[in-house]
Amino acid sequence: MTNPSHLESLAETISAASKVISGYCTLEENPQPSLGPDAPSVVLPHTAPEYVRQARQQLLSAAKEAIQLAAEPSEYLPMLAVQYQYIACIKWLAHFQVFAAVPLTGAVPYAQLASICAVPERQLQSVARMAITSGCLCETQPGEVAHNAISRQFVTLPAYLGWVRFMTDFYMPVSAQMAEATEKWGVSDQPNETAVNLAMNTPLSAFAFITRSREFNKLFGGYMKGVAASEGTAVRHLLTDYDWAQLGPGLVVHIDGAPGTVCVALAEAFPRLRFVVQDTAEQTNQSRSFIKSQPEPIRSAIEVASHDHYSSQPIQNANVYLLRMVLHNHSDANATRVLASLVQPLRANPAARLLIIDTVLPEPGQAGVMDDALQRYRDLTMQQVFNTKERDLAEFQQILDAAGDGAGGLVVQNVRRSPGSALSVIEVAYQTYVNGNGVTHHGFGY
Ligand SMILES: C[S@@+](CC[C@H](N)C(=O)[O-])C[C@H]1O[C@@H](n2cnc3c(N)ncnc32)[C@H](O)[C@@H]1O
Repeated sequence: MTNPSHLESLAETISAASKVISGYCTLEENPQPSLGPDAPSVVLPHTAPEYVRQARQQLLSAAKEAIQLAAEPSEYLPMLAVQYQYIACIKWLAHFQVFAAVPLTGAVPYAQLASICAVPERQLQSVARMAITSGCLCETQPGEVAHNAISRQFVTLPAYLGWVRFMTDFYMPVSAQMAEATEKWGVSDQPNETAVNLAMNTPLSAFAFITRSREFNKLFGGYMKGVAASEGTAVRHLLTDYDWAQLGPGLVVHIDGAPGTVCVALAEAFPRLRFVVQDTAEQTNQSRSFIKSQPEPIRSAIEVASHDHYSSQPIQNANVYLLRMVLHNHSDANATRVLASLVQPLRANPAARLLIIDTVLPEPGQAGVMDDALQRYRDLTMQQVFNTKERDLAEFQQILDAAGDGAGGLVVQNVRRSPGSALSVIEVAYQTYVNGNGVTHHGFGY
């Protein structure tokens, strides 16, 4: 018997993973995945066993790769065109408030929907039918459009509409200037020599530009809320990606931790822990009000303090220092300065840990294509917007090495990422050099 082709192996993965997912849904009496009007809002709950969530990741990647293998090379560009049209359609539907006008249950004829939204009926039909091929909206019968779980979230989670606008009005024009930015500045780590400067015609860094623009500042707020609500960056992954319970009544310092949602989630799950949220003076004012609005005992478990992350760490006795989605905002030189500020407390207490929670880029070919693409789009976004990057494990180790103090260094102890999470938890400790030799780096497969 001949070995199965790669396409057949992918099909087998798809079949096996689908059986795991469907079997789990049947066993738990959850609805099967669907794009219809009664589709479940969650395909797999986060309480599903890891092997089931892993099967979902395998299915996503195998299905994407199988499509790539089955398509003709000459279909590559038309298939790319489909992708940008999807984004244009979602923008159009959001712009004319079509999502809000479709009833949350039941269907509405195109003619009626067009009249409510004051848009041409034929155009609405074209746009909606294109969006339906992306999985967003559905037709319960020809000519009658209804929400499904994907489109309904634009109504129930308005932050996603902010994300759509930020994607179309900021990220898309910025990414279109990537080649021109490289042409103009080549290798640069300056925050004001990016595609943002060309696309938005500004001399400011993206951060300063967004902060000073009323429109983009508002959109950015919605975008960040949407990101926090999305599966890949949901805070709940952090609850299971580290053994918090073993800290007992430990102290956790979340550096650059505004607004404080991460510490609130941890405090709810691990009531014995105590927290300090550190951020800039400006951000800590907002964080204080947010923490004050929490019920007891959460608010008494969390302190808020202003602290510049380049200065020496004032809290020397924490069990855990958290840096979540911070280092990717910084060049290697500045990320090293942030890490160096933590060497002293980590050295003083060898049991203390630094947890870096960020994207860890996989080695090429190590992750499934879907997962790989989702990680790499983040890397490109950081380059285009901030002249920074997401890092692979070797690049993390380089900045950790550079932050060492001569007597020892920061060493990766463990890397963990639960299925569906975009962020890995890199556990780091201080290790003293032995006989003047460098510290040993563990070889973590990823
Ligand atoms: C991407 S957010 C971090 C997200 C947060 N860690 C989380 O897990 O949701 C970056 C944060 O860094 C803060 N920040 C920027 N520069 C800083 C500095 N020099 N010192 C302390 N915080 C700073 C910002 O105010 C912002 O809250």
